[in-house]
Amino acid sequence: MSLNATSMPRLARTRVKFCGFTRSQDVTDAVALGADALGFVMWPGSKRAIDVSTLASLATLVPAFVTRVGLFVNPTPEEVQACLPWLDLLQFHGDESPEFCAQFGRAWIKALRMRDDIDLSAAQQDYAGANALLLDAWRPGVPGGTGETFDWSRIPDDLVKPVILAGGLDAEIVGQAITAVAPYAVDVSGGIEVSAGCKGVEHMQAFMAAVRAADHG
Ligand SMILES: O=C(O)c1ccccc1N[C@@H]1O[C@H](COP(=O)(O)O)[C@@H](O)[C@H]1O
Repeated sequence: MSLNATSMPRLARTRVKFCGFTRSQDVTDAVALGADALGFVMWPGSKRAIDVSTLASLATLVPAFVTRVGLFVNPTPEEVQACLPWLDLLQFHGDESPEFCAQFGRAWIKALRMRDDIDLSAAQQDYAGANALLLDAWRPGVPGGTGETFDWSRIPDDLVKPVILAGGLDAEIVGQAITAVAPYAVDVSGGIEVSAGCKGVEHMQAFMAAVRAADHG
């Protein structure tokens, strides 16, 4: 159980980020279903990658109070700056330093992949300027979006940063994850897809229902 659950007042509800949008209809469906944040993968190596002009067009479909998140893996500053007009929050999923992440004057979160030797207590000090830490599964050579889970009991009790739990979540297991970890938010990509980059409205609906059921359970 992370300190999220014990140091903060009990959350009224677990926030939900859906990630990896490439199609307008999926964005509109996700907003209608009540997603708190929508992620856009700006890393060209991803099967869900979009370019800046697609980002601009999808971002205009996102209304106020829904967070538009840009996902980057070891970008250049110029690559991030080109996307800033359409983003509310930056998600860094590579080996970016805290100084790199903080330079854009925009809220940001740092993804940490759960390698066996990771020290999350030290990492949260290193990334003290982050607005949250996103915890994802580790697979060598792959920066994320693997569809794999990790052992949630490895999340230590002394984390004070809000935790966004990611990695292989879907409607079947997200309830167990929320019960086990009590994260600030959950993040999912592959678990709501019908094919790479294409979300399924029924998958998204089932995921939201499972989160709400866990919140009320
Ligand atoms: O989605 C991707 O292609 C991706 C590429 C590189 C880094 C991260 C990526 N996605 C993020 O990975 C986690 C877990 O995804 P999944 O649910 O296991 O498919 C999530 O934060 C995605 O935003």
